[in-house]
Amino acid sequence: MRLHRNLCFAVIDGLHLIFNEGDYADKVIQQLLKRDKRWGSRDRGFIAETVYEIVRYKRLYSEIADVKAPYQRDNLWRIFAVWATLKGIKLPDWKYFTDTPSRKIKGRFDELSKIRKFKESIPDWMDDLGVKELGEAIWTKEIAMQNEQADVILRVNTLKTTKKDLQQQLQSEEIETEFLEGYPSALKLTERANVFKTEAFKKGWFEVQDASSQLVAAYLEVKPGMKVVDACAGAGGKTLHLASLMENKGQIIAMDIYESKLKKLKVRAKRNDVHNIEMKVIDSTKPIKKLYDKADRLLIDAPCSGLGVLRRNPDAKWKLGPSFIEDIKKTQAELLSQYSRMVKPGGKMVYATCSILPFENENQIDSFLTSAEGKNFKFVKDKKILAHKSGFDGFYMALLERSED
Ligand SMILES: C[S@@+](CC[C@H](N)C(=O)[O-])C[C@H]1O[C@@H](n2cnc3c(N)ncnc32)[C@H](O)[C@@H]1O
Repeated sequence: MRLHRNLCFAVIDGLHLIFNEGDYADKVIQQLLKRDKRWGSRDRGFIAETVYEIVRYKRLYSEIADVKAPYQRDNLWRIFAVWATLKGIKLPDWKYFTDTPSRKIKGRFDELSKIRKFKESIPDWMDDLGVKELGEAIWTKEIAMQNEQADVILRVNTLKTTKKDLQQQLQSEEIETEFLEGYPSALKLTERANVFKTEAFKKGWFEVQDASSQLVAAYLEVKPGMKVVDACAGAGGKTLHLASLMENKGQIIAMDIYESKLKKLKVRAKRNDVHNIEMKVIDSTKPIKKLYDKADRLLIDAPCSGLGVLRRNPDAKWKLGPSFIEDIKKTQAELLSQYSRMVKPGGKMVYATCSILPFENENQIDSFLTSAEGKNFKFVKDKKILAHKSGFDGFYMALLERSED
């Protein structure tokens, strides 16, 4: 591979924004890719994949390059040189690469690769927490998997088309996909491609959604005509799936504390031809109280550490911290105790996270069921998905049923 100067500059600018300014990697990459209209798909792929890979291995590469935050531009180039050397890319004779110690880099890599927190490039606290929660053997496999590039999975919008027709339409746009056994609405891309440019996407025939995430809406056992509350709807990945499963019939109330996210859902719902969603911002306890005892079904897709989806958000490794984890634990418990009151007698709810840590998952459910608010609920079933076993995102979902009064 030959390195192109303007693409490498884009990578360095991106790393500066992510590492020094704390910007989100996905947003930074989106912006970088707009920089030069002449860039083709290979150029764009180089920028996105290189930035993501260096973010993923920030700790390992910084350690090898012997540089520390905040990163001066020269130091970002040193990290880049480590990345390129380990990839076996010949470094051009640019001033940034003079005196790059290639042999020393490889030696340091071999040494550090013996220590998990360097090899997988994670903060000490996260490594300690993973071992404590999951045990050494499982954590080692799971965190290694979280450094792999994730597949692109689509969820067919069954309100508009079928999986077979979507597959054919994408094929006519030169995108090959395959079915996934056990995931009735999923298509996996055999090779990465920009699916958002396709006609099929513009027509609302699919959404991009990981296979594990696609199991959540189905877990809620919704039926057409029901009143369903999606209490942490965000931009509505699962809301849209619920609408498909309900065949656009009944009522879905999509709630979130951020209006900006619900606005994105509105755009997506229009493209998907979904008509049964009402959006409500949670700006006080009022909208929740109004729904007490009213919902046939409730989804709490709770805010969480996101440790099951680090493959998609590698910068979360550096944004998360122990105090955030403590806070999120409290929020999850509060959401369970307050929002569960929206379920009507005989109704059901699903609590889900994209975390693999028991204290955000089964332990939350156990404490809820033994609390005053949870005593009316019985545990029906749960599902824990580990990325290294499934090949898809790490997830948790639990189905609970409120007893008839
Ligand atoms: C895991 S994300 C939801 C993802 C979304 N359900 C989807 O499928 O695309 C969690 C959401 O909870 C929202 N949230 C955080 N605190 C909340 C609260 N107290 N009440 C309701 N939603 C909250 C966040 O804004 C975020 O959108």
